[in-house]
Amino acid sequence: MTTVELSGSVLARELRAKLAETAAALTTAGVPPRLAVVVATEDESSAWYVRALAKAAAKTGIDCDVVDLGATAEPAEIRTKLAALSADPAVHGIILQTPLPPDAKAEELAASISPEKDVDGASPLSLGRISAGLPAFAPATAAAVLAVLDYYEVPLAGRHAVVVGRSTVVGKPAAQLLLARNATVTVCHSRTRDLGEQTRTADVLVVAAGRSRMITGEHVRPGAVVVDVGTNPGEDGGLVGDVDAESVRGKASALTPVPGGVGPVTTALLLSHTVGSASRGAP
Ligand SMILES: Nc1nc(=O)c2c([nH]1)NC[C@@H]1CN(c3ccc(C(=O)N[C@@H](CCC(=O)O)C(=O)O)cc3)C=[N+]21
Repeated sequence: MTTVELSGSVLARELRAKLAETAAALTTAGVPPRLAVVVATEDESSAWYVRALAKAAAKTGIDCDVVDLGATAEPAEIRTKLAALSADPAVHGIILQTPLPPDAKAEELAASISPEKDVDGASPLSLGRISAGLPAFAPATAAAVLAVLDYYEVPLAGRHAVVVGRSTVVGKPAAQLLLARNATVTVCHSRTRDLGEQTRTADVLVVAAGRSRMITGEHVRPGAVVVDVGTNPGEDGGLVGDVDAESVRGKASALTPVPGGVGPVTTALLLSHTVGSASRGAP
């Protein structure tokens, strides 16, 4: 079977072009869209994402403030900053980068992000609204998974979607979004007994476990659509997915590449949410 590559870069480019127009119109109307990125980590993957966001924002005509509190920031300091940004009328989107210092809990701190500015769907309110099928910004990475599947017209209703990974930023919200689209959803994680037995039943396999090349051809049912959310640092400084593309190629009907898959769409959607917040004030 030939495996089609589901490029995210193509979709991201389209999204950014549309965004640039809306951002320009908002700026003309006196509401320049502004994103605030709060950082309290020296994590390399986070640093890369922050640079990518700042660069894409600049190209799209969105203001981007990086607020670096340092890797030793106290939870109280982070909370105060999030509250101040929430109260600032010039700021339309707020993202709190993960990971965080050991004594800070992202899910707890995100409660200090005003829901209408919660463009990465991190607050318990946003996550609850998504679970309830109410409008809210979904975490950008989870939203990107659905955006790629929709762009390539992968049917979801009645299909079996298996999500590997249960993080608050990706696995759990992705499962909720798939469920809202009438997929039958199974969520697997580190304590799942026989992972292959589960993943081989997937029509759509979404992998967001954060472990390099953990999914191989053996885990994949012939013809399945595989979405690789992993962006792990490789030995040679490159980027490695959670899926072993070489061994899955020829077996899956379609696969998102890393790099150039879900990642660029994540960045574009985060900016899209920010522009949405600037134009409506709420999701
Ligand atoms: N609150 C929060 N939300 C996040 O969404 C979040 C976060 N914290 N912390 C850090 C990770 C990392 N992350 C990436 C997003 C896009 C690419 C991406 O676009 N990567 C490029 C390639 C990069 C390269 O070539 O080095 C690609 O996949 O094509 C990577 C990593 C979001 N994260």
